[in-house]
Amino acid sequence: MSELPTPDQLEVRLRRVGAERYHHLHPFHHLLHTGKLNKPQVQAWALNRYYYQSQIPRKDAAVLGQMDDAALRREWRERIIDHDGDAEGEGGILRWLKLATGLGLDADYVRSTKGILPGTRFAVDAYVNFCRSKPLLEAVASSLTEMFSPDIIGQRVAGMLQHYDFVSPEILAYFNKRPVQAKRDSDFALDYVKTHARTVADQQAVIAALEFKCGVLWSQLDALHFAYVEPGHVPPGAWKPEA
Ligand SMILES: O=C(O)c1cc(C(=O)O)c2c(n1)C(=O)C(=O)c1cc(C(=O)O)[nH]c1-2
Repeated sequence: MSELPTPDQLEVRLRRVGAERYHHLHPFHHLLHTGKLNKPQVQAWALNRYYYQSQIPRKDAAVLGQMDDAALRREWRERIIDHDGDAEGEGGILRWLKLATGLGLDADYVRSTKGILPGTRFAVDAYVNFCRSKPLLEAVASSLTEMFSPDIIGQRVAGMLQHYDFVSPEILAYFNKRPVQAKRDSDFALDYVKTHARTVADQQAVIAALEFKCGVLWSQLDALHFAYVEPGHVPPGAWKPEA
C-alpha cells in the first residue's frame, strides 16, 4: 500500500497540475494578451466566454445541492450571488455582457448564445455535468483552477489595455472583482479538499478533477483558435465577423 501524501503534499501536486495544464499556457491566450489578435477575434473570445460565465451559477447550484451542511452552503452560495447578483442589474454575468457589448456585440445576440462554437458548448456543458454527477469532493476540486486565475487576469488586463485601442478599463471592469473573489473561493475550496481527501483514491480523484477542469478551459481555447485564428474554419451557424 502506498503511503497517504500529507495535505500539503497534495497541494503541491495540485499546483503542479496548474503549472503544467492551466490555460495560461494556451497559444490563444498568448495572442490575446500580447495584442496579436484583431478586434473580431477578441469579439469571438468574449462571445464564447459569455456561455461559460452564464453556466457557472448552474454549476455552483449543482455543487450546493450536494451539500448537507448549512455552513458549507452559506459559503458556496456567495459564488452564485457573485455571478447572478442579488437583484436585476447586478452580478458577474451582466458585467461580462457589458464586456461583450463594449466590444461592439449585440446584447440580445450574446445572451441568446446562438453564435457560440459547438466546442464551447460541449466543454462548458461537460463541466456542469461533471459537477452534477461526481461526488462533492471532486466537484469542489474541479473549481480549483481559480487558484491560478488571479495571475492570468492581471496579465490579461494589463496586456489588453496596452495593446488594443478598442479596449478600455470600463470594458474590462468584469475583471476588477474577480481576483479577490477567486482568491476567497479557491482558498476555501483548497482547504476543503485538503481536509476531505482522506485516502489515496480520494487524492487521485481530486487531482483528476483538476486535470479535467484544465481540459474544459483548454478545449474552449482550442475551439476558438481553430475557428478564428488558424486554420480559420468557422463551424456552420457560429458567429462570423462582418466582412
Ligand atoms: O479569466 C480567467 O482566466 C478565469 C478562469 C477561471 C478558472 O480558472 O476556472 C474562472 C474565471 N476566469 C471566472 O471569471 C469565473 O467566474 C470562474 C468561475 C470558476 C469556477 O470554476 O467556478 N472558474 C472561473
